[in-house]
Amino acid sequence: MNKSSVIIGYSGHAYVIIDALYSSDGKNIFTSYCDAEEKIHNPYQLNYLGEESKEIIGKYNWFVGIGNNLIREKIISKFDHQNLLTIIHKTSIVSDKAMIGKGSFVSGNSTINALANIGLGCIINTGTIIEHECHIGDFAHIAPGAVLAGNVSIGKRSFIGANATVIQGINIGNDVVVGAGAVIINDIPDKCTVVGNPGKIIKQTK
Ligand SMILES: CC(=O)SCCNC(=O)CCNC(=O)[C@H](O)C(C)(C)COP(=O)(O)OP(=O)(O)OC[C@H]1O[C@@H](n2cnc3c(N)ncnc32)[C@H](O)[C@@H]1OP(=O)(O)O
Repeated sequence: MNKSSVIIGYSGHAYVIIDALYSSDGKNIFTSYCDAEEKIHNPYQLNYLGEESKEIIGKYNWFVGIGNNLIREKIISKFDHQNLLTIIHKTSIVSDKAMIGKGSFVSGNSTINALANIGLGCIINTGTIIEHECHIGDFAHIAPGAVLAGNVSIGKRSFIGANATVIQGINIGNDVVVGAGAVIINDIPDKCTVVGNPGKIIKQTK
């Protein structure tokens, strides 16, 4: 890696990403951060560069460390992706036949099995299981401990809550929120919130 790296957003989710690379390489590849304001709390001793801009993105390898799917999408979509990193924690198991999109983060102890396809700017959080041939849409977030069985499809910007389970072959639409611990046994249309076991839709926005 010949350029130094900047992380955009510098709070809880970014700490996990920075930490992932500390544990892989024994050193921190991020030297700087961008955020709306300089942070008083600076646990990784990074330099503050101001808000993200085309000029900064041109000079650094970059990664967006923001958990909110809409904000992450907005920032990643604004810039050229040539120097956008993909970060995979060394304790995760990723099939050689899986595809991981640029700007995506695979956290520790996750498994991504054969022919799974992870889109642009996704979060595959700690200890998740993404089974064979799953398709994860751009800017989706699979929260810690969630399990997606084989051939599940998750739409863009959807959020699958901690410890949720989606059974094989299910299609989940765009902008869906699946509650923590839910068990999804039916397809879910766009823009729904679904909770419980078996998962029931409690909200749908237009
Ligand atoms: C590293 C990290 O931290 S990643 C983040 C991981 N975080 C998570 O996984 C959290 C996921 N979020 C949830 O589960 C939330 O409760 C949500 C998004 C599903 C619902 O949030 P809201 O839209 O604010 O709904 P609200 O809290 O008003 O609850 C609505 C109803 O659903 C119920 N409900 C909410 N969440 C759940 C859930 N996970 N399981 C079962 N029932 C639930 C509530 O009890 C309430 O029921 P009632 O109407 O009978 O009183």
